[in-house]
Amino acid sequence: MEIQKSETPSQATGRAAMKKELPKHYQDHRHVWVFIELERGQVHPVSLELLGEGRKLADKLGVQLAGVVVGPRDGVGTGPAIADAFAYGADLAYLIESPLLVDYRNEPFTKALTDLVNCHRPEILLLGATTLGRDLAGSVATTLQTGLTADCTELDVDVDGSLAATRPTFGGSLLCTIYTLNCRPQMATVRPRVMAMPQRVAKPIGRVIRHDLMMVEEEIVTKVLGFLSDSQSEDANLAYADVVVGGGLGLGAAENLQHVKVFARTIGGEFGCSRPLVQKGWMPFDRQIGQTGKTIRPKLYVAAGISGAIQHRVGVEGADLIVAINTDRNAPIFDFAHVGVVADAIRFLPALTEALTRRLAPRDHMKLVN
Ligand SMILES: Cc1cc2nc3c(=O)[nH]c(=O)nc-3n(C[C@H](O)[C@H](O)[C@H](O)COP(=O)(O)OP(=O)(O)OC[C@H]3O[C@@H](n4cnc5c(N)ncnc54)[C@H](O)[C@@H]3O)c2cc1C
Repeated sequence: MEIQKSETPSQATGRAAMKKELPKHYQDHRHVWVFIELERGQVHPVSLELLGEGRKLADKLGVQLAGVVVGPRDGVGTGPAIADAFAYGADLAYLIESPLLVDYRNEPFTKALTDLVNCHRPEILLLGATTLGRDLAGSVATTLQTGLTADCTELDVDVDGSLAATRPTFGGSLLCTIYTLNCRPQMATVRPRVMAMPQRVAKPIGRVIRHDLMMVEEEIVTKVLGFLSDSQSEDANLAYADVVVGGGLGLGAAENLQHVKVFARTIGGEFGCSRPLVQKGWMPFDRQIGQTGKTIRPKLYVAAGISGAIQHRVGVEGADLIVAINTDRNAPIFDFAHVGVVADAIRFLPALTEALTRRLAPRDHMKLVN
């Protein structure tokens, strides 16, 4: 695997420009694959986002896009997953169904995916950088002894058809483009919401290729004893929220976060924060927005007391409308916010909440974002 400083993939210089010829036994690898992740029977939206990116790569390479669906034999979720794969641009789907694949376990999922790769030889394999995807991608890459670029923010193909996988490095202060030069498939993971959701295809059609899982339960060390849902927890669905209000260090004290939470509730949104608030223990990690937290793409993001450091910016710049409230008119957040309010957020947020509460019935909050 070779690393170079970020530049346009077609202008590769340095080590990437000196690529060796791909070993002969990898030269017949073709097509782009996306692993379709099922989360308790539901397709994870990141898989659909990846189908959009996979479609672009496949079109540039002039090859086919395939969705890979792995799940239990009784078909819970696998049928809709295949339908979604075609609806979001796949030309074909590979399907492995087995009772051993009811719950996610590393060994049978790795076996399923590596067997498919060894049989059908894709050149690119994309997975979501979810908890499941990170676990699976790492073990598939090491089993196949190929390169994996994690948490990519951009995917492209360069002039000779290699995958140019770009991701932040050195704490987000630099972007680097990583090539997998001498192995196949070229693997990459992408976090939810980093890529845009593609449009559905008008008349989806495709071919399904079935395989068996060549494994028996006795070969699997991991046993699932039960499943404890975290639905009782305060888990935020920040990544897919339409409206998000973020609080930063400018709020000054943990109790002032109440202004962020109440304002978010008033406008029908979720709340999140910058990293220092998590480090101080003012908010849980699942509320952190940014490079090492969640990437969000809401219709409206309100940032209160957040300076707009690059590590925060990369997690929010996909928002349609960014409103920043900051006392410092030179704060970096005003460089990319669409609306800037130079004000004390501790006083401004409660005043705005009160004004909106007076003017809006609760059910009318969508007027703000439509
Ligand atoms: C490897 C690495 C990963 C990181 N990952 C993340 C990440 O995922 N997410 C993240 O957010 N950060 C991340 N960071 C940290 C990041 O670099 C910044 O330090 C952080 O985003 C700053 O948080 P902040 O804006 O809340 O605080 P500050 O930078 O301290 O900014 C506070 C802002 O509040 C303003 N302010 C002060 N008082 C008020 C007031 N009363 N009303 C309104 N405004 C006020 C100030 O003018 C200032 O602009 C990461 C850093 C590293 C090195």
